[in-house]
Amino acid sequence: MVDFDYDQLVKATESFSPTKLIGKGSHGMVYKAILVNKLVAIKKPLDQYHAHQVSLLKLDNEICVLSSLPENPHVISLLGTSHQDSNKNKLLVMEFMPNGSLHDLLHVASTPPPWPKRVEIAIRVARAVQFLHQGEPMVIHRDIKSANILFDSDWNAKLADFGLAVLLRVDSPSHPSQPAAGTIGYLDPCYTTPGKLSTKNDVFSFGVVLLEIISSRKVIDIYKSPASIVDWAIPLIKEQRIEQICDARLGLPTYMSSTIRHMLNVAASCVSSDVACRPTMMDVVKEIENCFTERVRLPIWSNMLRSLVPERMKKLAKSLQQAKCATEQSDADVPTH
Ligand SMILES: Nc1ncnc2c1ncn2[C@@H]1O[C@H](COP(=O)(O)OP(=O)(O)OP(=O)(O)O)[C@@H](O)[C@H]1O
Repeated sequence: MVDFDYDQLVKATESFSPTKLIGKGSHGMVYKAILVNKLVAIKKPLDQYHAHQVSLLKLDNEICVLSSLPENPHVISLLGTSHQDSNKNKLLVMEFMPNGSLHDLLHVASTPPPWPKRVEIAIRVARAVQFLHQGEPMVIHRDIKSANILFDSDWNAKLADFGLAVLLRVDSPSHPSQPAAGTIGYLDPCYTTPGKLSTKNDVFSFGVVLLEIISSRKVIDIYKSPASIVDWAIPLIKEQRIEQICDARLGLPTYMSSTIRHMLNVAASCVSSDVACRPTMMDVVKEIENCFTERVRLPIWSNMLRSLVPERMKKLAKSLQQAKCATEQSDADVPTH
């Protein structure tokens, strides 16, 4: 991780010019810049006095968590900071993600992402969360949501925004005391006090993202009843009314129906109101990976072969059978010595 000179970063963003601004969150402004011939994103805390203190804490926390993590292909890379020792002028430099967020892909883009891409995104995000939960120190992200899943230049999804994340060290005697936090719609309703913090809070949020990926429905839609995606989807999943949950712009092709059914069952277990019944992220990764490889790739080939060349397949099978009989016959005709 590089300790950049603050003035170098100011210059690279043209003094935080609005033309370089690529995103604004509740606690930070993100700017595009070129550093050492590479496109990067630079996060700056908000300037307003009251917001500044909280923004600085979040940025500090994000730097602390990201710098404690080894590189992972599914997690945004921290490239450096400026002036680690002083709160003044603190900035975070990270890899630039040019293709926006999953939130925009699902709710803003005019072309809906195809089913295999959605499954791939779900697998990548699940792997990212599994990586956080299995590390030492362990990380609980606490803000898993579609707006925090960003796409790199090859459209690979990566988990970003570690401002709320909590580091848990095995040898640490005290339990974190931060108040419960997250984003409404994704926040685990069982996470009400600091003592209820657990990896299962992230599992719940991941389940909400999974429902969002499959339905493209907003997680809270006040114009619909029920407004919450969880309250809307769970009864439909229980009744196995899968088509009604799927993004209507894509429908439910036969080759995906088993995979999507399986993913919805995984989502339902992730958002279970009984925390103990929720799977671990390791289980989630396994479940989604298995249903994708077994139920998508293989049937695609066998279905295609069956539907495209049924007659030829029958003829081929018949001629193979005839050839086998002929061989057996000629083998029988050959005298044995
Ligand atoms: N590395 C990046 N590359 C490109 N755009 C980014 C990058 N990081 C963040 N952004 C964009 O900048 C915006 C604000 O970033 P971010 O969500 O991290 O800020 P925040 O204030 O911490 O967020 P929140 O409102 O969730 O607390 C986001 O909408 C995101 O799309």
